[in-house]
Amino acid sequence: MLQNLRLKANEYLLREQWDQAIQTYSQFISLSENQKSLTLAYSNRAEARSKTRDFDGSLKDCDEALQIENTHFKTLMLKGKILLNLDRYTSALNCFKIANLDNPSNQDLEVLKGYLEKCKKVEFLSRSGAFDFSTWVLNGFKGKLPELAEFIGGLEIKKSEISGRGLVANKNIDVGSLLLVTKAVATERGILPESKNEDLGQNAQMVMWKNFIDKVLESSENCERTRFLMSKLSNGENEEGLEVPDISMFRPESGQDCRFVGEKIDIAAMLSILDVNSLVEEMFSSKFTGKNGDYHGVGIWVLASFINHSCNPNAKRYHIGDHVIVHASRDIKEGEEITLGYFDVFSPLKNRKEMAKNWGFDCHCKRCKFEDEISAKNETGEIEMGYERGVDVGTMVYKLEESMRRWMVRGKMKGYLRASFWKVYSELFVSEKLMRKWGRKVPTMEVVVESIVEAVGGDERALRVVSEGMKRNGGGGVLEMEKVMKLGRGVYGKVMKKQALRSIIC
Ligand SMILES: C[S@@+](CC[C@H](N)C(=O)[O-])C[C@H]1O[C@@H](n2cnc3c(N)ncnc32)[C@H](O)[C@@H]1O
Repeated sequence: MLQNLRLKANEYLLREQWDQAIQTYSQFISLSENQKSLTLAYSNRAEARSKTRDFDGSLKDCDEALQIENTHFKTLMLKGKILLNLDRYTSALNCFKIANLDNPSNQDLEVLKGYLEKCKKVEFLSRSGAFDFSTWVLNGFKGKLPELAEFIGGLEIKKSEISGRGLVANKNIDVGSLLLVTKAVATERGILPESKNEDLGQNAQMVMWKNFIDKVLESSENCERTRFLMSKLSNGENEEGLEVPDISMFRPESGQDCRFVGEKIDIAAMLSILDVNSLVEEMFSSKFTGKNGDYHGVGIWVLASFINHSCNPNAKRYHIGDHVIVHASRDIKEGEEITLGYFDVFSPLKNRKEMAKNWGFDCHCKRCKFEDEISAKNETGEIEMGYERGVDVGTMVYKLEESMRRWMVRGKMKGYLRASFWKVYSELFVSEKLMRKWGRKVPTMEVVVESIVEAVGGDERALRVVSEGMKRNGGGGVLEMEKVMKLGRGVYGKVMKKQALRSIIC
């Protein structure tokens, strides 16, 4: 009977009928006492479980098999691959190293060598944050994606002055430095047609959202750690009362510390968490918009979900594959909270308030407070109205600069207001005709961009205006080039060599 069960289970495995294979191996395991056969049965059930994405169950089976035979090659390879997929690089490397002791055949040895190399690489990246996207960038964002691994820079989770908890720098961080790289719990991507038929567009969006929710639920059901970490996220209610978790639990190897066995998923709570924390993917560069303009991706990245919004953000994010990459978009001081722009911060206060409302909150950032105060005390209405009516941009910039002088607006605050009316500044700076008329009466483009970037961080649009201005002036000198490269690091991060950065900017 045991022989029959084993043959049947093996057949299911070969036919990729995973559920039947799991069931039949389970029967076999409950009856057999032969150690060698048990090793194989656990190992095979582990394989079937990994195919159904039940990684916790699969890892438990691997451990059962390894308890009987601690150098079992097939099991060690499977365990290593699962751990690698779960971003537990050091444990994965250990498995592959032990597998190497089992005298593998030549063919197996080749595969094993590949995994050993990959593990060493990602383990180093995860420790050092020394990512290098140069080849990918120089290839025009085509071909193999750059190697990525989870990484956490000099950060802590603390109570935020903005709302609930936030990520805070625990050292000075200079512009372009990587802050974190996190793999998604789940993502869903698709083409959302910008159809005239609104129902069609909304339908496609609903399908995408539903598929996304299913994927998140599946990932959470199959992995205790994911369930545990997801439960730490805000559902938008009573943020001030939320626990402040230690950042170490988000480190790749923290899987072993997770004690969450048996907890069931509360679907309503999960939906609120997704509502508050899901992000729409942003591509690396406008040159790399992901096939076409209708292409959209949504996902959830746990640690990145602790980053609050600010209209004067100091960080930027973009997505490559399933990873989100967050870097400093300007210099950050120790103790400063890391913030992202959830929406376009190059917009006037009124528009930003609407966008924050769509996100479900009233923005509590410094810039909004300042702009609220200044518009309460002064006549900003005329400027805003001019903006909406599309008054001559030269007149608008001149008026705003004159008003800031009268209102005694200084330092970063100037950058805040200039960023609010970026649209008119940029239109003025790119028009040779308008600049001939207004050039002497308004500050230079370099001064304006520098003040904006200092206040709200690097931005691709500002970078473009500066690099085009430089081209118009014959390419600029070494000093100008250095400034543009610094601006570029604020936009893309320190993830590529100079030559690659230059290829995107120029
Ligand atoms: C992705 S979570 C950010 C982390 C959150 N503070 C926490 O404790 O988990 C997004 C939520 O944080 C709050 N939030 C983020 N930025 C904010 C801001 N500038 N002003 C007010 N609330 C903000 C809002 O409740 C928003 O729905």
